[in-house]
Amino acid sequence: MKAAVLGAGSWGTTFAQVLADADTAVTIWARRAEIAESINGLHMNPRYLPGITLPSALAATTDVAAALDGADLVVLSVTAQTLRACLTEWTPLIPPDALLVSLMKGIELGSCKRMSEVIMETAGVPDSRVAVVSGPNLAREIAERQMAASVVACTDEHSARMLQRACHSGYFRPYWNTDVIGCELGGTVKNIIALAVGIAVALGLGDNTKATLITRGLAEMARLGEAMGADPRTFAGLAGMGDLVATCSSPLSRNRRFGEYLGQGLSTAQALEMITQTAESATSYAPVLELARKFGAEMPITEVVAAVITGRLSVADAAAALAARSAKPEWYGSE
Ligand SMILES: NC(=O)c1ccc[n+]([C@@H]2O[C@H](COP(=O)([O-])OP(=O)(O)OC[C@H]3O[C@@H](n4cnc5c(N)ncnc54)[C@H](O)[C@@H]3O)[C@@H](O)[C@H]2O)c1
Ligand SMILES: O=P(O)(O)OC[C@H](O)CO
Repeated sequence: MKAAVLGAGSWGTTFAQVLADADTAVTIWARRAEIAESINGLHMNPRYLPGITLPSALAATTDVAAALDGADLVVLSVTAQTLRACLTEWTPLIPPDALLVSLMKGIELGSCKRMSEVIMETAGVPDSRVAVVSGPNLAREIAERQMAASVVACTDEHSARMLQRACHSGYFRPYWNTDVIGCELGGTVKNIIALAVGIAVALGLGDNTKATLITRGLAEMARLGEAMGADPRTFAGLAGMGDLVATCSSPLSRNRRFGEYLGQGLSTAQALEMITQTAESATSYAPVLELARKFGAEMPITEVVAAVITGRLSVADAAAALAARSAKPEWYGSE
């Protein structure tokens, strides 16, 4: 089994380490020469994972054709909004039977497509050749080889199991399922809810508020997911509740930190500048709301997050806007 990981950011580098530790031969493609040189020479990626020593078996290159040569697994770890352009360039170099794996947790602006849909459309491959990895996987903790679990999903069980074997290491335990839609929506919506929790943290609100946002955030995620055809059980699992809890609880989360900066009074542009890494909620809130409208799913927390990001609602008024909604029964439906 040979893997190419395309994208040497926090998660791409960490997942490449997981694959190498699971005895899968892996080459990582980095956009910047200094990152490839550092991984090859020092076994480090100080830009994204300072202080972490990567496996010596992990090879890096800036030559995407070299990385893709003979790859059985092509792991895509750029950002949701750059995937289509990158993959358009890379597609002619991808081996014909390779399994394409998305690590990304976002929805494409404009098309409202999930990452697996963008991959199928751009690379011209069937769903049996596209898998996703999603779960409570804060890169830094996994890079430190702290025990974690995740879900690898593909509509084709054989492909899901193959990917599971390729990334099962001593500290990383992947489960498989066939619910690609549920896993992708879980990974995307939890970022938006983590942003809301970040705002609450910055405002000094306590655990009741956080628990309310997490629980009602789960309801939003499940409501949209079920309307789009996901398996409801996914949202009670690692790619749903698991990732939501990890991201909303952790100061390591870029999406939660994004919310904290907004809560401290920074503008959206200033907050993104402070993060210096990808916070997918900053863009994915818009296509998620479009999907919510299309599929008739009520997503009040996402609506409030969108209003804050676009400057239509102040953070000071955000909690009140949620609390003032008309009283409802506690159920996942849109009644
Ligand atoms: N970091 C985590 O803990 C984590 C965990 C699970 C999933 N994810 C998801 O993985 C995806 C990648 O996140 P990350 O944490 O690695 O982000 P990051 O900001 O650390 O790295 C982003 C990577 O994308 C590359 N990139 C950006 N624009 C590009 C372009 N135009 N062409 C080529 N490459 C480009 C960058 O060079 C970098 O390698 C995101 O969708 C994120 O939500 C992240
Ligand atoms: O740092 P974040 O907010 O992008 O979250 C990272 C992972 O998705 C957590 O599972």
